[in-house]
Amino acid sequence: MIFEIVSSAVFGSVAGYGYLKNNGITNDAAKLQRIFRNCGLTVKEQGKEGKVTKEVHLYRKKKEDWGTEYVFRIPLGLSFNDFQNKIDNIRDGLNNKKKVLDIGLKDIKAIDFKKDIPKQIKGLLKKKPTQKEVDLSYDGMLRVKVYNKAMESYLEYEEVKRNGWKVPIGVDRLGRIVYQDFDAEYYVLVAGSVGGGKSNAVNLITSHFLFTQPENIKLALIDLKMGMELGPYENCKQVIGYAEHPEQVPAVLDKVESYIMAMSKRLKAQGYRNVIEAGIKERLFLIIDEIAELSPDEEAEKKAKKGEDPTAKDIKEFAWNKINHIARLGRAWGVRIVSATQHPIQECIPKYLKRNSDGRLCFPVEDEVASRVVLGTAGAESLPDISGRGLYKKGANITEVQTFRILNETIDRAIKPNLVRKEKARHSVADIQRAERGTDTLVFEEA
Ligand SMILES: Nc1ncnc2c1ncn2[C@@H]1O[C@H](COP(=O)(O)OP(=O)(O)OP(=O)(O)O)[C@@H](O)[C@H]1O
Repeated sequence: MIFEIVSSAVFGSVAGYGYLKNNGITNDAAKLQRIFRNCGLTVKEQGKEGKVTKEVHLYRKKKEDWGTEYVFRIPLGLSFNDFQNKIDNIRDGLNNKKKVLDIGLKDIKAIDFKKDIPKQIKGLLKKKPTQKEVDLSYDGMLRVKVYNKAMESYLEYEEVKRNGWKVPIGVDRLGRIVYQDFDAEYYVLVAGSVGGGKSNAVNLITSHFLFTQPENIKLALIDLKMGMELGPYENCKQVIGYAEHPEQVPAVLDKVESYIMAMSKRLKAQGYRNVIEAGIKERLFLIIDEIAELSPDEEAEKKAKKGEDPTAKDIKEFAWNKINHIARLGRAWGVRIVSATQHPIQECIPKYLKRNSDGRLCFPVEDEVASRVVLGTAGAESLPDISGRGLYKKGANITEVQTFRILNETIDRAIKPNLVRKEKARHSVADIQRAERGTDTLVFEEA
């Protein structure tokens, strides 16, 4: 009896699998080609016998531990962006069959003959489908990676040993650590809608270097979210300037500018063209959280609406120009910039800062336009709703990353040994959190 049930289950599954396969349902290569066709990713060309439709051509398919990579040649006239824009259609299309059945030979082999077999088969039929994840890249060929397993959705930052000016941002699909190397990509722009993980990323970078480069880092901090994120670092010995209101910003930027002038004068006199060539270990990090708060256009608009005095606009215009100036000149002389914004629109990011930010970390954004402003391509608008999940762009490569979560206790641990002027010491991040949760009262200092 048992044998009959098992054998009919096995043969039934194999026959079903064969049926699905014959119908092209389990064949992702054929499915991808069908999805591309149905999404209009074809071109019409004039042939000898009239117009012909050119489609993607499967060049290679390779099974890997993590899934399968399909390499396609794309027809002339289509771009990588045309495919990237259809990432949702591709992902949903590939997962289509999963909503029907998700039983593989592995599951059938795992049946335990000594236990209740009909129950096990019932369980298999009810098995929740795992969603396949997809990743596109282009290097002359379109590479579509279809992953068997979902990405990690939560990882904590752990103190790591000194590794130059590299900071571990997070982990990619294959579990590899993704680094931002500030001696290769000097500036990083962090963007995304509310709650995506920008402040966490800014804290991750700042705290990481307090752990690993306490003697070599200098900090110029501008936190226009009323000091909520960078305030706790204000009294660290590495801080050369701190601002949490627009009117305090010019003084901080002046200090950064003076640093550039002094460093360039000194090194040029010695015949060097940059700090790396001169073997200088020190780096000055200008960290700006909510750079859009300095946008003179925004301010001008708001003021005009309210009919207010334009002095604030003047300050912002001044700061905007200074940031552009620093972004143009600072790279060679040891300045590194981390800027974060919730408003990824052209007017909210200084032109030269954006142009020179060769690292871009983009958390979910509202629409494709915002994604294009940050990454130059669509994609960030369709990131899954997972805290800390973003797209990291370095040069032309874009990688999906699960950024490391840095806990408030870890931030406090980075700050504590570096605090000076203890009488003015700020509340720790953990204190602020406790007060927000209502378990403590907190009196904020007047800045
Ligand atoms: N890498 C991460 N892993 C897990 N959770 C995270 C991660 N980054 C952020 N979070 C969670 O998301 C919340 C919001 O993060 P964060 O404050 O960094 O977002 P934000 O983009 O700066 O938002 P806002 O623009 O409102 O300041 C955090 O309180 C935390 O709970």
